[in-house]
Amino acid sequence: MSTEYSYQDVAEHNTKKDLFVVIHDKVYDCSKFVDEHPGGEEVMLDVAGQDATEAFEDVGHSDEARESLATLLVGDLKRQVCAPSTLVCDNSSFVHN
Ligand code: HEM
Repeated sequence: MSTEYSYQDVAEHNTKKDLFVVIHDKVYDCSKFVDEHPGGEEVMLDVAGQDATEAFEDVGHSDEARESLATLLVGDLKRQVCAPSTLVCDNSSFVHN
């Protein structure tokens, strides 16, 4: 079974040396990749510890980029189901009933 991370777990890895991102509900450890990123480290630091799906897809990354992404996979995002009435609900982990 693969490791599951909550969005809060991922959020703790938000520095250059310890950098996790979420892309399409998968968790990636990009700590070692930041320096190699052809798009620069700045954009990676912007999404450190966050959901980077939109940023990643907006750029239109190549298949090669998706392959390097696959090598950085560390686990799945554990989605939290919130009741519709729940006010304290992180958008990124909201699941519609
Ligand atoms: C997290 C995993 C990521 C991986 C594995 C990755 C990988 C790559 C690779 C291999 C390239 C070279 C071009 C290509 O093959 O498409 C690239 C370019 C680029 N990436 Fe990423 N990327 C990641 C995240 C991001 C994020 C979150 C952004 C945010 C905007 C971003 C922005 C860019 C930009 C702007 C370029 C173009 C650089 C240029 O051609 O001057 N990347 N990336």
